[in-house]
Amino acid sequence: CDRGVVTGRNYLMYDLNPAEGFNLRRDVYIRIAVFVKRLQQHGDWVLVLPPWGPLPHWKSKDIGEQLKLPWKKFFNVESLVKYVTVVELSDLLSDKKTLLVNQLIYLQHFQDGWNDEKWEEKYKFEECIKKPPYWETKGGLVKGWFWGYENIEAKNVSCLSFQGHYKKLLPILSKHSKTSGKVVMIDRGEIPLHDDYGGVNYWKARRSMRYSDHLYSLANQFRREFLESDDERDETLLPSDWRDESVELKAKGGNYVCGHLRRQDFLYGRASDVPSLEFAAKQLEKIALLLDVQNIFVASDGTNQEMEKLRSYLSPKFRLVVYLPSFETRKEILDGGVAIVEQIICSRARHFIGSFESTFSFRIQEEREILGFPSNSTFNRFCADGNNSCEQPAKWKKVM
Ligand SMILES: C[C@@H]1O[C@H](OP(=O)(O)OP(=O)(O)OC[C@H]2O[C@@H](n3cnc4c(=O)[nH]c(N)nc43)[C@H](O)[C@@H]2O)[C@@H](O)[C@H](O)[C@@H]1O
Repeated sequence: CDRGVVTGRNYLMYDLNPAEGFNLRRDVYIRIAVFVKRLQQHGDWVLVLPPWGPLPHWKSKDIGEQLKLPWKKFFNVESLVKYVTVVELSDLLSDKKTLLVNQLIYLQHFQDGWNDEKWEEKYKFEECIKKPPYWETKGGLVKGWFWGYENIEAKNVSCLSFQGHYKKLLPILSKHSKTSGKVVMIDRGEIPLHDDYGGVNYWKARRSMRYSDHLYSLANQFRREFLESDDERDETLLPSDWRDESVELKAKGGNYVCGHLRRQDFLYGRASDVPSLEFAAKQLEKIALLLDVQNIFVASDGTNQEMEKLRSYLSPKFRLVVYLPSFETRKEILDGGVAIVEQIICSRARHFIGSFESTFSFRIQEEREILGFPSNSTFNRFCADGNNSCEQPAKWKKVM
């Protein structure tokens, strides 16, 4: 692949608020990918993939530093390219030279916010409301965290108050199309909304986000070994190229149910929507009994002690299965890879129950939509204690 900035092309880099988790970042990728696809009608634009890490939820300390990770660690980059031209940041950085960002736009919400009745799309270059996380160099350029890379500098830094959809940025970006070799960076890329949420482009970009072959093979090996599950039996086979998927796909799923039990910060941030482990066990048992399956797979950011407690609440006729990779595997695939393996396993279960408003659960639900599961096996969530009929997640059906 090309290394360094290639003449004739323009590059769009982006970053997010550092506090955002992995699965919201995947959602922002879709927003940007759909936008760049649109931008390509105005010039030869390439989307630069921001390296992964460090992330607040990646807490393992025994497996080395989790930063500057390329997308190919987790995703199949060749598959992304079938939707929109992308390049890993590490490939854009030529060996010695400094990468110059020609325009750096730091997005911010309008200071006065908005009220529901008068929502309108608008943007305005204005004073920075909070000082952006950059500093000036002696040469009059600007540096920032920039994923830990020392050899990136920017000029023309400005704050843009923004409210609206990504396509609203089109006039600002497309004026660079007149020249080539330009690098533009948008920071706080989580602020603009999807241009085509739930539409055909949304789903194309989403479907292009296949995981790396290695993570699929680890998940498949685990399914075979512990859940008697594989894609042939479960009717969860996808064509190797996402563009060959059909709307008619029908999945049956493995002989297990999966629950995604979000713990940690959800225990206080979303206390009124998180079930106790005892009530979670009840909800899992109920569906396992109904479907006549013994295996209950649980994906969770909870502790091993919490999983043991969960196990103690299950009747002995059910078997709780969790993914506990070896140290070697964890060191290789890191916290991000472990989470993805669990997502793959859940996306192939006969039935799925997610955690309320967790983007980790949403990504599993999307995967199940792509595979063609019946909606009632996918769009479910755990209810908090004392509530047997809480409102269930919206059904975001795939559109092709
Ligand atoms: C309320 C918000 O919720 C958002 O979380 P939410 O959407 O669940 O989902 P994420 O944005 O992905 O952040 C949660 C992170 O926690 C880990 N995690 C969560 N569930 C599991 C699991 O089942 N297995 C494994 N292995 N890891 C898990 C994983 O690193 C994941 O990316 C947060 O990103 C925001 O910071 C904020 O806290």
